[in-house]
Amino acid sequence: MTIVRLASTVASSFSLPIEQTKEGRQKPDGLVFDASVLQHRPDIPKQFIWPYGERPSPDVPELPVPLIDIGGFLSGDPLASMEASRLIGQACREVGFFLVVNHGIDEGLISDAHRYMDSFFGLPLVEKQRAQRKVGEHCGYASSFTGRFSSKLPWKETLSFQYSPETSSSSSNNIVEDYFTNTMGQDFRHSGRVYQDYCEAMSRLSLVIMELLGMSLGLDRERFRGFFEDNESIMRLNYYPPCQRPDQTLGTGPHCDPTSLTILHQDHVGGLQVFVDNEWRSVTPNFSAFVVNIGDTFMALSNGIYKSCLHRAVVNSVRPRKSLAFFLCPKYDKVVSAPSELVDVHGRPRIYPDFTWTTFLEFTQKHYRADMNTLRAFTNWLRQNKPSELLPE
Ligand SMILES: C=C1C[C@]23C[C@H]1CC[C@H]2[C@]1(C)CCC[C@@](C)(C(=O)O)[C@H]1[C@@H]3C(=O)O
Ligand SMILES: O=C(O)CCC(=O)C(=O)O
Ligand SMILES: [Fe+2]
Repeated sequence: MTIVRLASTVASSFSLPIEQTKEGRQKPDGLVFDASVLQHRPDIPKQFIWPYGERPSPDVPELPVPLIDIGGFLSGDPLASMEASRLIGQACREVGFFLVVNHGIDEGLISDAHRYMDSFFGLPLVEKQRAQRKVGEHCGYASSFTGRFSSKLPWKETLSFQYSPETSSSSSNNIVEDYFTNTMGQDFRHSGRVYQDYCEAMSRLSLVIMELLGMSLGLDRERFRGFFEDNESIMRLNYYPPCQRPDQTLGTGPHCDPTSLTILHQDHVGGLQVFVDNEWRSVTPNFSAFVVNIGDTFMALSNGIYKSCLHRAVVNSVRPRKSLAFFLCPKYDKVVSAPSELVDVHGRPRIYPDFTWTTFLEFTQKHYRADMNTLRAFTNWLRQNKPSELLPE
């Protein structure tokens, strides 16, 4: 990615101190990185170089991620359902990550979703910028997050958009298809349809997983499913261009997802790493499996019984890598509060204050770069900035 100044940015912008917002975040200065050009340079811009202690190690051992076959549960087999619920509970207590197979999602749809990523991210930068993410918003196209952070920039481009299931049986919504045609034009109607179908499949799968998670915590299978039935989720396409210094940068920095549940599909290239037992472990690609992990919001919903898990993505110098991440999120104004059955059992008090996803998402987009402490930082921020939202502890 070379540094291409937009016409509106004066040449001196580099020499000026990067203006910071009161939260210490870089104000957008019009800098844009273009992946299609930088790869011909021998080095990478300093903003992408991560501190020595945070750089990827050359070869990390593979993580034997628990593999959950949900075929029996989907066909209503009671014994298979109990086994799937037990295995998911064990995985969430031990790692916070698991693989789901026999999920029933058409492999052709998954392949189309990958293929249309190649089409979109292969466009000239100026075309992709028609979907440019606006400051403070989480949807749109972002190239290396230059407008958000001033250092430790992730080596990736992303396209993120909203998804919510149709509101009633009479009306089917085309929220994703409309996003693509409104943002990129009629030529993108078919790819918008593919991502609309993909998000609908992801939403259905996430509700199935929510049933299993509820059962694994001794709750009725409808408890969490009902909470997320009218989800307002985020679909994110991650595109990691090849990097000539893959040892100096990261595709996505270490973090726990602030969302509730992530259903990720990575391509054949590999690069997802999970921090388990104090070391980074790689998650080997498996095209017929989805990688599922608990996020911070579900950690709060489970009253900390299940933990959101630290993970990151590394890049390579040979080929691009792609991943599709569906982030399940509750309807914005719903209050996230652990069910009473999970409070004060085994001496476990209510750990987190009640909050809404609207407020937590705003925190990650405007005030804090999500990392491994996002939920704790958010709780502190709530106390200082939104005391009225805090119910008495
Ligand atoms: C709510 C979200 C914020 C991020 C996208 C979703 C869930 C994961 C978050 C993120 C990927 C965690 C690492 C840092 C981040 C800035 C990124 O690298 O993209 C995060 C996303 C974001 O804030 O855009
Ligand atoms: O690309 C990957 O494998 C991980 C991406 C990720 O963790 C995220 O987008 O939250
Ligand atoms: Fe993540």
